[in-house]
Amino acid sequence: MRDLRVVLGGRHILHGVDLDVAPAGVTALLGRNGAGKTTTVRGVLGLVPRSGSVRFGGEETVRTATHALVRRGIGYAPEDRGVFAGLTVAENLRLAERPGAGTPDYPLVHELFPELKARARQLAGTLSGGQQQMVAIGRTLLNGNRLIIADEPTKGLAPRVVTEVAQVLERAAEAVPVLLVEQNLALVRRLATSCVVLADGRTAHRGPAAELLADADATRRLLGVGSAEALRTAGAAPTAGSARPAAGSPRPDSPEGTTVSPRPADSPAPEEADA
Ligand SMILES: Nc1ncnc2c1ncn2[C@@H]1O[C@H](COP(=O)(O)OP(=O)(O)OP(=O)(O)O)[C@@H](O)[C@H]1O
Repeated sequence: MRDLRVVLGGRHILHGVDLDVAPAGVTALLGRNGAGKTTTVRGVLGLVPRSGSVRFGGEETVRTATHALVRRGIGYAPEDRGVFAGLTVAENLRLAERPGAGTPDYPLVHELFPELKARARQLAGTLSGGQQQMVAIGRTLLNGNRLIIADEPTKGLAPRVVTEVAQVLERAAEAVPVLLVEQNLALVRRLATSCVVLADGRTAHRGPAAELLADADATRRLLGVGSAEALRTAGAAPTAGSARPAAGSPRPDSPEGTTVSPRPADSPAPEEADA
Protein backbone atom coordinates (compact mmCIF):
# COMPACT_ATOMS: atom_id res chain seq x y z
CA MET A 1 0.00 0.00 0.00
CA ARG A 2 1.36 3.39 -0.93
CA ASP A 3 -0.04 6.78 -0.04
CA LEU A 4 -3.51 5.49 0.81
CA ARG A 5 -5.93 8.33 1.35
CA VAL A 6 -9.48 8.11 2.64
CA VAL A 7 -12.04 10.86 3.12
CA LEU A 8 -15.20 10.03 5.10
CA GLY A 9 -18.05 12.44 5.70
CA GLY A 10 -15.91 15.25 4.32
CA ARG A 11 -13.13 14.49 6.83
CA HIS A 12 -9.65 13.38 5.80
CA ILE A 13 -9.15 10.19 7.78
CA LEU A 14 -6.07 8.79 6.04
CA HIS A 15 -3.53 11.17 4.54
CA GLY A 16 -0.92 8.80 3.18
CA VAL A 17 -0.56 5.30 4.59
CA ASP A 18 2.33 3.15 3.35
CA LEU A 19 2.29 -0.48 4.39
CA ASP A 20 3.87 -3.76 3.30
CA VAL A 21 2.58 -7.10 4.51
CA ALA A 22 5.35 -9.66 4.96
CA PRO A 23 4.91 -12.68 2.63
CA ALA A 24 4.76 -15.01 5.65
CA GLY A 25 3.89 -14.74 9.32
CA VAL A 26 2.21 -11.84 11.07
CA THR A 27 2.52 -8.15 10.22
CA ALA A 28 1.12 -5.96 12.99
CA LEU A 29 -0.75 -2.73 12.28
CA LEU A 30 -0.40 -0.55 15.35
CA GLY A 31 -1.39 2.89 16.53
CA ARG A 32 -3.34 4.67 19.18
CA ASN A 33 -7.15 4.77 19.15
CA GLY A 34 -8.39 6.72 16.16
CA ALA A 35 -5.05 6.55 14.32
CA GLY A 36 -6.76 5.00 11.30
CA LYS A 37 -6.06 1.26 11.60
CA THR A 38 -9.58 0.02 10.87
CA THR A 39 -9.99 2.55 8.08
CA THR A 40 -6.73 1.27 6.55
CA VAL A 41 -8.04 -2.29 6.66
CA ARG A 42 -11.31 -1.15 5.15
CA GLY A 43 -9.28 0.64 2.50
CA VAL A 44 -7.50 -2.59 1.58
CA LEU A 45 -10.86 -4.30 1.23
CA GLY A 46 -12.52 -1.53 -0.75
CA LEU A 47 -15.06 -0.93 2.00
CA VAL A 48 -14.39 2.82 1.95
CA PRO A 49 -13.70 5.13 -0.99
CA ARG A 50 -9.92 5.42 -1.30
CA SER A 51 -7.13 6.67 -3.49
CA GLY A 52 -3.45 5.86 -3.71
CA SER A 53 -2.09 2.43 -4.52
CA VAL A 54 -2.90 -0.97 -3.09
CA ARG A 55 -1.14 -3.84 -4.83
CA PHE A 56 -2.17 -7.39 -4.08
CA GLY A 57 -0.58 -10.39 -5.78
CA GLY A 58 1.31 -8.02 -8.07
CA GLU A 59 -1.81 -6.21 -9.32
CA GLU A 60 -3.17 -2.78 -8.59
CA THR A 61 -6.44 -3.16 -6.65
CA VAL A 62 -7.24 0.34 -5.47
CA ARG A 63 -10.21 0.44 -7.84
CA THR A 64 -11.21 -3.19 -7.38
CA ALA A 65 -14.59 -3.88 -5.78
CA THR A 66 -14.74 -5.72 -2.47
CA HIS A 67 -16.35 -8.88 -3.86
CA ALA A 68 -13.62 -9.14 -6.49
CA LEU A 69 -10.90 -8.61 -3.87
CA VAL A 70 -12.37 -11.35 -1.74
CA ARG A 71 -12.37 -13.67 -4.75
CA ARG A 72 -8.70 -12.89 -5.29
CA GLY A 73 -7.96 -14.32 -1.88
CA ILE A 74 -8.34 -11.90 1.00
CA GLY A 75 -9.99 -13.24 4.15
CA TYR A 76 -11.28 -10.76 6.72
CA ALA A 77 -12.01 -11.32 10.40
CA PRO A 78 -13.66 -8.02 11.37
CA GLU A 79 -13.46 -6.35 14.75
CA ASP A 80 -16.97 -7.48 15.73
CA ARG A 81 -16.15 -11.02 14.45
CA GLY A 82 -19.25 -11.06 12.23
CA VAL A 83 -20.41 -14.40 13.61
CA PHE A 84 -24.09 -15.27 13.14
CA ALA A 85 -25.25 -16.00 16.68
CA GLY A 86 -28.40 -17.85 15.64
CA LEU A 87 -26.59 -20.26 13.33
CA THR A 88 -24.49 -23.23 14.28
CA VAL A 89 -20.72 -23.32 13.94
CA ALA A 90 -21.05 -25.54 10.86
CA GLU A 91 -23.58 -23.17 9.29
CA ASN A 92 -21.34 -20.18 9.95
CA LEU A 93 -18.50 -21.94 8.19
CA ARG A 94 -20.69 -23.10 5.33
CA LEU A 95 -21.83 -19.54 4.68
CA ALA A 96 -18.20 -18.58 4.16
CA GLU A 97 -17.62 -21.15 1.42
CA ARG A 98 -16.81 -19.35 -1.78
CA PRO A 99 -18.12 -20.78 -5.03
CA GLY A 100 -15.31 -21.16 -7.55
CA ALA A 101 -12.60 -21.25 -4.87
CA GLY A 102 -12.24 -25.02 -5.10
CA THR A 103 -13.12 -27.50 -2.39
CA PRO A 104 -13.44 -25.70 0.96
CA ASP A 105 -10.44 -26.60 3.08
CA TYR A 106 -12.27 -28.08 6.07
CA PRO A 107 -9.33 -30.42 6.79
CA LEU A 108 -7.11 -27.36 7.38
CA VAL A 109 -9.70 -25.58 9.51
CA HIS A 110 -10.40 -28.67 11.60
CA GLU A 111 -6.72 -29.48 11.94
CA LEU A 112 -5.98 -25.99 13.22
CA PHE A 113 -9.14 -25.73 15.31
CA PRO A 114 -10.38 -29.20 16.34
CA GLU A 115 -12.83 -27.46 18.65
CA LEU A 116 -14.81 -26.17 15.67
CA LYS A 117 -15.36 -29.74 14.54
CA ALA A 118 -16.36 -30.86 18.01
CA ARG A 119 -18.78 -27.94 18.34
CA ALA A 120 -20.14 -28.07 14.77
CA ARG A 121 -23.75 -28.24 15.91
CA GLN A 122 -23.51 -25.68 18.66
CA LEU A 123 -25.15 -22.30 18.13
CA ALA A 124 -22.38 -19.75 17.58
CA GLY A 125 -24.08 -17.33 19.97
CA THR A 126 -23.42 -19.73 22.83
CA LEU A 127 -19.67 -19.92 22.16
CA SER A 128 -17.11 -18.08 24.25
CA GLY A 129 -15.46 -15.01 22.76
CA GLY A 130 -12.33 -17.02 21.99
CA GLN A 131 -14.32 -19.76 20.29
CA GLN A 132 -16.19 -17.17 18.21
CA GLN A 133 -12.85 -15.79 17.17
CA MET A 134 -11.90 -19.30 16.03
CA VAL A 135 -15.02 -19.30 13.83
CA ALA A 136 -14.13 -15.87 12.44
CA ILE A 137 -10.57 -16.89 11.62
CA GLY A 138 -11.55 -20.42 10.57
CA ARG A 139 -13.82 -18.90 7.92
CA THR A 140 -10.89 -17.01 6.44
CA LEU A 141 -8.94 -20.25 6.04
CA LEU A 142 -11.62 -22.17 4.14
CA ASN A 143 -11.07 -20.74 0.70
CA GLY A 144 -7.34 -20.91 0.06
CA ASN A 145 -6.92 -17.21 0.82
CA ARG A 146 -3.54 -15.59 0.27
CA LEU A 147 -3.94 -13.01 3.02
CA ILE A 148 -5.86 -12.88 6.27
CA ILE A 149 -6.72 -9.60 7.92
CA ALA A 150 -7.70 -9.77 11.60
CA ASP A 151 -8.94 -6.55 13.20
CA GLU A 152 -8.35 -6.45 16.96
CA PRO A 153 -9.18 -10.11 17.54
CA THR A 154 -8.50 -9.88 21.28
CA LYS A 155 -10.57 -6.78 21.91
CA GLY A 156 -13.09 -7.23 24.68
CA LEU A 157 -12.00 -10.78 25.46
CA ALA A 158 -11.47 -12.03 28.98
CA PRO A 159 -7.76 -12.04 29.78
CA ARG A 160 -7.51 -15.82 29.93
CA VAL A 161 -8.96 -16.06 26.39
CA VAL A 162 -6.29 -13.83 24.90
CA THR A 163 -3.71 -16.61 25.03
CA GLU A 164 -6.16 -18.93 23.30
CA VAL A 165 -6.66 -16.40 20.49
CA ALA A 166 -2.90 -15.91 20.23
CA GLN A 167 -2.57 -19.62 19.56
CA VAL A 168 -5.34 -19.40 16.96
CA LEU A 169 -3.51 -16.62 15.13
CA GLU A 170 -0.15 -18.30 15.47
CA ARG A 171 -1.51 -21.41 13.83
CA ALA A 172 -3.37 -19.48 11.13
CA ALA A 173 -0.16 -17.62 10.26
CA GLU A 174 1.59 -20.92 9.69
CA ALA A 175 -0.72 -21.36 6.70
CA VAL A 176 -1.34 -17.81 5.42
CA PRO A 177 0.26 -14.36 5.95
CA VAL A 178 -1.71 -12.32 8.47
CA LEU A 179 -2.18 -8.56 8.79
CA LEU A 180 -3.06 -8.09 12.45
CA VAL A 181 -4.55 -4.96 13.97
CA GLU A 182 -3.75 -5.24 17.66
CA GLN A 183 -3.40 -3.07 20.76
CA ASN A 184 -1.94 -5.70 23.06
CA LEU A 185 1.81 -5.30 22.63
CA ALA A 186 2.66 -8.52 24.40
CA LEU A 187 0.63 -10.31 21.76
CA VAL A 188 2.35 -8.32 19.03
CA ARG A 189 5.75 -9.20 20.47
CA ARG A 190 4.79 -12.81 20.54
CA LEU A 191 3.28 -13.06 17.05
CA ALA A 192 4.54 -10.36 14.72
CA THR A 193 7.73 -10.27 12.72
CA SER A 194 7.17 -6.85 11.21
CA CYS A 195 5.00 -3.90 12.11
CA VAL A 196 3.57 -0.66 10.80
CA VAL A 197 2.58 2.15 13.16
CA LEU A 198 -0.01 4.73 12.19
CA ALA A 199 -0.41 8.15 13.76
CA ASP A 200 -3.09 10.62 12.74
CA GLY A 201 -3.89 8.81 9.50
CA ARG A 202 -0.29 8.46 8.32
CA THR A 203 2.43 5.86 8.52
CA ALA A 204 4.70 6.92 11.35
CA HIS A 205 6.97 3.86 11.47
CA ARG A 206 7.70 0.62 9.63
CA GLY A 207 10.15 -2.11 10.59
CA PRO A 208 10.74 -5.30 12.58
CA ALA A 209 8.30 -5.60 15.50
CA ALA A 210 10.95 -6.76 17.97
CA GLU A 211 13.11 -3.76 17.12
CA LEU A 212 10.30 -1.29 17.78
CA LEU A 213 9.27 -2.92 21.04
CA ALA A 214 12.86 -2.91 22.27
CA ASP A 215 13.15 0.82 21.61
CA ALA A 216 11.72 2.57 24.65
CA ASP A 217 11.83 6.04 23.09
CA ALA A 218 10.07 4.90 19.94
CA THR A 219 7.36 2.98 21.77
CA ARG A 220 6.71 5.94 24.04
CA ARG A 221 6.58 8.38 21.14
CA LEU A 222 4.54 6.21 18.79
CA LEU A 223 2.38 4.18 21.14
CA GLY A 224 2.48 5.99 24.46
CA VAL A 225 4.06 3.04 26.26
CA GLY A 226 6.81 3.71 28.76
CA SER A 227 10.17 2.00 28.72
CA ALA A 228 9.63 -0.31 31.70
CA GLU A 229 6.39 -1.60 30.26
CA ALA A 230 7.90 -2.00 26.82
CA LEU A 231 10.78 -4.01 28.25
CA ARG A 232 8.40 -6.22 30.18
CA THR A 233 6.42 -6.68 26.98
CA ALA A 234 9.56 -7.62 25.09
CA GLY A 235 10.04 -10.43 27.60
CA ALA A 236 6.73 -11.96 26.57
CA ALA A 237 8.18 -13.61 23.48
CA PRO A 238 7.49 -17.34 23.29
CA THR A 239 10.24 -19.90 23.29
CA ALA A 240 11.11 -20.97 19.76
CA GLY A 241 8.46 -23.20 18.22
CA SER A 242 6.27 -22.93 21.27
CA ALA A 243 2.80 -21.49 21.56
CA ARG A 244 3.60 -20.47 25.11
CA PRO A 245 5.56 -17.50 26.37
CA ALA A 246 9.01 -18.09 27.81
CA ALA A 247 8.96 -19.30 31.41
CA GLY A 248 9.04 -16.43 33.85
CA SER A 249 7.88 -13.88 31.27
CA PRO A 250 4.61 -12.03 31.44
CA ARG A 251 1.98 -13.52 29.19
CA PRO A 252 -0.20 -11.56 26.77
CA ASP A 253 -3.13 -12.19 29.10
CA SER A 254 -1.28 -11.16 32.25
CA PRO A 255 -1.93 -7.90 34.03
CA GLU A 256 1.57 -6.90 32.88
CA GLY A 257 0.47 -7.23 29.25
CA THR A 258 1.04 -3.75 27.85
CA THR A 259 -1.63 -2.03 25.83
CA VAL A 260 -1.21 0.86 23.44
CA SER A 261 -2.09 4.10 25.16
CA PRO A 262 -5.32 5.62 23.81
CA ARG A 263 -3.67 8.96 23.09
CA PRO A 264 -0.43 10.75 23.82
CA ALA A 265 0.01 11.11 27.58
CA ASP A 266 0.87 14.76 27.14
CA SER A 267 -2.04 15.61 24.87
CA PRO A 268 -5.52 16.59 26.00
CA ALA A 269 -8.54 14.38 25.54
CA PRO A 270 -10.43 15.19 22.30
CA GLU A 271 -13.21 16.95 24.18
CA GLU A 272 -10.61 19.06 26.01
CA ALA A 273 -8.95 19.82 22.69
CA ASP A 274 -12.32 20.85 21.23
CA ALA A 275 -12.93 23.10 24.19
N1 LIG B 1 -17.51 6.66 8.70
C1 LIG B 1 -16.77 7.61 9.30
N2 LIG B 1 -17.08 8.90 9.18
C2 LIG B 1 -16.34 9.86 9.77
N3 LIG B 1 -15.25 9.60 10.53
C3 LIG B 1 -14.90 8.31 10.70
C4 LIG B 1 -15.64 7.25 10.10
N4 LIG B 1 -15.04 6.08 10.46
C5 LIG B 1 -14.00 6.39 11.25
N5 LIG B 1 -13.91 7.73 11.40
C6 LIG B 1 -12.91 8.45 12.18
O1 LIG B 1 -11.65 8.17 11.61
C7 LIG B 1 -10.65 8.10 12.61
C8 LIG B 1 -9.91 6.79 12.47
O2 LIG B 1 -10.81 5.74 12.85
P1 LIG B 1 -10.36 4.20 12.82
O3 LIG B 1 -11.52 3.41 13.33
O4 LIG B 1 -9.80 3.86 11.50
O5 LIG B 1 -9.18 4.23 13.88
P2 LIG B 1 -8.50 3.02 14.65
O6 LIG B 1 -7.04 3.30 14.66
O7 LIG B 1 -8.94 1.72 14.09
O8 LIG B 1 -9.07 3.23 16.11
P3 LIG B 1 -9.45 2.17 17.27
O9 LIG B 1 -8.15 1.66 17.80
O10 LIG B 1 -10.19 3.03 18.26
O11 LIG B 1 -10.31 1.09 16.66
C9 LIG B 1 -11.35 8.30 13.93
O12 LIG B 1 -11.21 9.64 14.32
C10 LIG B 1 -12.80 7.99 13.61
O13 LIG B 1 -13.66 8.73 14.45
